Amino acid sequence: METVIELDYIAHSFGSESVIKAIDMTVDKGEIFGLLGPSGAGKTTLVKIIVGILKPSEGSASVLGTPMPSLEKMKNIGFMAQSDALYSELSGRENLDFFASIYGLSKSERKEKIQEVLEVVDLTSEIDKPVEKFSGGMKRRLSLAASILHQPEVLILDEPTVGIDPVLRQSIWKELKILKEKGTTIILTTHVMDEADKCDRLALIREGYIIAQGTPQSLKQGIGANTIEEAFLHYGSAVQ
Ligand SMILES: Nc1ncnc2c1ncn2[C@@H]1O[C@H](COP(=O)(O)OP(=O)(O)OP(=O)(O)O)[C@@H](O)[C@H]1O
Repeated sequence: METVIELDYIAHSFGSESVIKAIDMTVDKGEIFGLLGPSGAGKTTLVKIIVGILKPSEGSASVLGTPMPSLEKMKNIGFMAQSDALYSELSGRENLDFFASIYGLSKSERKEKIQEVLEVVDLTSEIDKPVEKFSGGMKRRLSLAASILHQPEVLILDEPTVGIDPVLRQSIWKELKILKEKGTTIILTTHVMDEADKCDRLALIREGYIIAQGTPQSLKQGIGANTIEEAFLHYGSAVQ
């Protein structure tokens, strides 16, 4: 199995607040890897370190064999941040065209790729409206579309389905599985327990630590839990 993401004893502090503590994990090619944890556990900080936006105080992160941060490797990574980085006065299509041009897609490639990603996120009919008129869920869908425009080898999604209705959530999961089959490696953060069950592997994160990691099945089976929520509570109480 080819390792695509490697975190080697990462720690990070903001001033005197230590928010990531000795995180050691790897993600293999084509895996959907979930970071599950309550608000403030450190998930966003961790994904920012993986993407290369934040340099860890200790330890090292590498993506596709290159130590991060690396401007070169950022081209192979798609990142959907928690707050949507969109231009509100531009239309949805203009936003995508802008991001596609940054990724270096030619005019004809842009047109084709934009149509393809819009179908994935089901935004085709509203795409020419200015983004300021979009609902929260529509903005999330547009951000997701922007993050996959350049067919990245690694896709990192921070709370991708927040504000998205269950039907669309299902279709987004279907697309993530298709991307996975094509070899894309995906890391996503979530609070949603039933979403965690859909990941190939999970790291349960609390107060900056990985309290347990493994397949959803093994995390549950190991302690006789029926749900990931039960497993989370169990592993969480073990470290108290
Ligand atoms: N730029 C920053 N400066 C100072 N503290 C920060 C900064 N960013 C995050 N923190 C703190 O780090 C801790 C972890 O935050 P982080 O956003 O990584 O958690 P999270 O698990 O992603 O939470 P959520 O699910 O609510 O997004 C929190 O206590 C937060 O207040």
